[in-house]
Amino acid sequence: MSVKIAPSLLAADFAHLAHEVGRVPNADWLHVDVMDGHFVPNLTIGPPVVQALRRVTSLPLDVHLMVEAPERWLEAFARAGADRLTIHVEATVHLDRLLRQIRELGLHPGAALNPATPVESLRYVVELVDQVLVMTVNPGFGGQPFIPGMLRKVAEVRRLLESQGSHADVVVDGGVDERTAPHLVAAGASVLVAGTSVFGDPDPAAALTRLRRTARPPSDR
Ligand SMILES: O=C(CO)[C@H](O)[C@H](O)COP(=O)(O)O
Repeated sequence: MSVKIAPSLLAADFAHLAHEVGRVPNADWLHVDVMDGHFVPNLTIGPPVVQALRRVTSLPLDVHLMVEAPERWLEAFARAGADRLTIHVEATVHLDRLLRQIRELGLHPGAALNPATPVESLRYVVELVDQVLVMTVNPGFGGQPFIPGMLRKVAEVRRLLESQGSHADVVVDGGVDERTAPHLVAAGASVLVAGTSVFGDPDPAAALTRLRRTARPPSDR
């Protein structure tokens, strides 16, 4: 299984987004963090920015909604050109319904878990998701230290998916770098979201290549 790398634009220069996108041509997906100032204590971007990104890249846009009442935004992000849409299990009491709606809109649905949220909350929606995002920091800000206990959770998510015959991706988000990536991949992660370790580097494409290499088995680096 080859691991995908999704640089997080949260760590990019917002004044030059098109330029920043051009600096990671070797990315598999572009990760877009949407924050509403309620679900998380930060405000970032909305559908108009996703629409603008859509014009400058053909890479899949992986939109991570860190918002309350995500049902208000599904159509808007679909219209803006998102390819993949992940909502938080803590943000809705109608997770099943919203994941189905995302699929009906023609997008890949994802469910995200905050660090304190148990994996068990996904048991009855496994067949509805193309990806499960495990937050490996508390959501809201880039540049935070990885929470080591989340390695066990990544493995638990992978086991849950396998137990139901699902090939959904396990996405990890927060504090992903060359040091943490090998452990995350060994635990079952198939997509690494990386902000600071990619865009914080003077050469983001080279940083991404290094990250991809560390994610391979030692014999294959
Ligand atoms: O979802 C996020 C924050 O809520 C970011 O995607 C995540 O923190 C990535 O940033 P970094 O790699 O700098 O930790």
